[in-house]
Amino acid sequence: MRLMGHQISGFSILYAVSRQISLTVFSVVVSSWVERYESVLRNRIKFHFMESGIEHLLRLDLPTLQDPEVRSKILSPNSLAFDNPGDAWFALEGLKAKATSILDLITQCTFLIGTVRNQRLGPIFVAMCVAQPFLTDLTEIDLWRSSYFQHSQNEYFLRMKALYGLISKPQFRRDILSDDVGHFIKREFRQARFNLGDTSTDHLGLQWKAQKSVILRLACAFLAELPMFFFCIQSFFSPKNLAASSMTILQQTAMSIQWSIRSILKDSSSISEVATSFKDLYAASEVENKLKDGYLPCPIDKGKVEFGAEIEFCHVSFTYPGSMQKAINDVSFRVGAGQMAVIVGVNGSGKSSMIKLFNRLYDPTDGKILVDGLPLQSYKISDIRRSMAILCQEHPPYPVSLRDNIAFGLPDEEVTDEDVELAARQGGASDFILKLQKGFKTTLDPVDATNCHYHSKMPAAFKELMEKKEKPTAISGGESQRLAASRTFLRLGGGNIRLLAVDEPTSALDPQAEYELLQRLREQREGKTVIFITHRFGNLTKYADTILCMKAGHLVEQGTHSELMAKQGEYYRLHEIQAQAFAKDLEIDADEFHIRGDSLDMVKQIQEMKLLQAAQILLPTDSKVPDP
Ligand SMILES: Nc1ncnc2c1ncn2[C@@H]1O[C@H](COP(=O)(O)OP(=O)(O)OP(=O)(O)O)[C@@H](O)[C@H]1O
Repeated sequence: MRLMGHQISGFSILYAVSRQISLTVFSVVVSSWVERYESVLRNRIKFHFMESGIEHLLRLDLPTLQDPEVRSKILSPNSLAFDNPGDAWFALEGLKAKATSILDLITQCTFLIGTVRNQRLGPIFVAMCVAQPFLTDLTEIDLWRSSYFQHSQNEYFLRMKALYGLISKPQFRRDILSDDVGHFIKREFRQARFNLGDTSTDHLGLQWKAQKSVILRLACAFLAELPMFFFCIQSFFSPKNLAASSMTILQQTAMSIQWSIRSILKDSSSISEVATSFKDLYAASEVENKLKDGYLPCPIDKGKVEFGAEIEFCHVSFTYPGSMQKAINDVSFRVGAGQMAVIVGVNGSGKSSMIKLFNRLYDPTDGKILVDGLPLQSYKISDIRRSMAILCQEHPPYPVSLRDNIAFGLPDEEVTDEDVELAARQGGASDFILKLQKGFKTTLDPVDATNCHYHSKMPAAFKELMEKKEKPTAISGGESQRLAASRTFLRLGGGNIRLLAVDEPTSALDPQAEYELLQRLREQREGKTVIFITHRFGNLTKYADTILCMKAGHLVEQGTHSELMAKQGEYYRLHEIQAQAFAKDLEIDADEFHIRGDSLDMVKQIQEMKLLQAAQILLPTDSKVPDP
């Protein structure tokens, strides 16, 4: 522009072009360097805070993590999402954005004041430029900065939402199809929509915006057009003072000022919020565990474990955090070192809850637990946990390879492939794992690290790559139990286990697999204290050193099988229900055997399964169960 008033020489053009090229090269080099450096910095910050987050989260015990106040403090979705830069980076970005906006604002104001300083209405013009974003901010609700609760009680809207949920969620699809209710849902949805009429279902922000008064809208609009009015008034009173180009400059500067102020007010969170985000990052490290750690080491050195742990409950009661009801109520018993105890009782009687107290997942609300005569709480928690193996009803497979799923049983040791394969055979998982294409290297639910974007149709090359991705592998409930059992066998093989607690790990196994698993677990005893929870009365209960019979959180009976049978109490009642059921089933099957000759094979199989279960009740410990 400045060249316009002068004669243009070839040299000036070359000079201008070369200056422009140098500036472009300089800015590209600088910005690519900054971007690369920013990416490195972002990664370092993100992973640093992730690592400390992982450390702090793993430190927290179960009752602490279940405390809603603690959860709301530390489990923000941002801090746990892997692909996201994390709160730390956002906090830094927030600070950076704010500092940049403030610097921009200072520069723009300095320029504007310099330009209009000598004008008659100059100061008023600057004041109104600054006022505009404040006025807009005051009249607009900023949902990012505000707390809000939008809730609808409109029955037709709720009905539409519920019906939409019904058809959009896969878990209902089977029932909708098999009950053929699709047409009914469609009709109901249309009816609810008709009844709803034109009632707004907009997001709160839009509803608020629609209510803004015309006067306020006018004031904001007028202030936004201020440079134009200012220019007109100035040209009217002193036409010589303003050049046409000044208006464009004023217009641009005023808009930039308004933009900077608005971004300071609105863009990122306020300084105190940024400070709070940083504080939140350390929230987990400040949370105190509800379970206090002990100081005594537990004798678990490899090779030195000769006897199992002696465990004693003294008037123990336990209520889950947030629950009103006692899961365990005034329970006292002792299981001697190396003994085998069996806990029986109806559903919800407190059996699994007792096991959760053994390794201090929770502490009793009342009473004391002693291990080898000393309070459980006096031992180091990590030592106690390393000295026990607990096999429960459900262990969801970890999202790592099947090999690692088993190897996690001995986290502190170098586990060889042979160790894993042996444990898999012992846990009954070997057969199903070896049938999988990738065997022990299979990951059941592989992590999807793909980020794919395309327009309208997926390119063929993308499809090919998608096909190559590892697909999830589904395993049955029984196979999942075998996998968990294999992990426990590996743990038992490590030589540090003094107490093995087994909580109905065979609920999804077939009778043959159940028998074999329990048999192998008993073989692994070697002086360890073993506590089984079971609903099945068989060899376990018959030959247990002691049986604890639970009912509604109370220990109602304790003794050996013959003592409790002689008592004719709760244990006898439960035993008789099962024994009679088997007797009845066998009679009925025998009848069917005669009546339905056409399905002979099937009836035979049912008979054999039942016989196998019956054999577990009747046969002595060392007897071999006949192959079905
Ligand atoms: N996490 C929990 N929070 C609150 N209450 C719980 C929790 N887990 C279990 N309970 C309650 O504690 C009581 C005892 O449950 P527990 O799981 O110990 O029974 P159980 O005898 O092992 O039952 P099952 O034979 O069905 O496994 C039940 O009333 C149950 O509802």
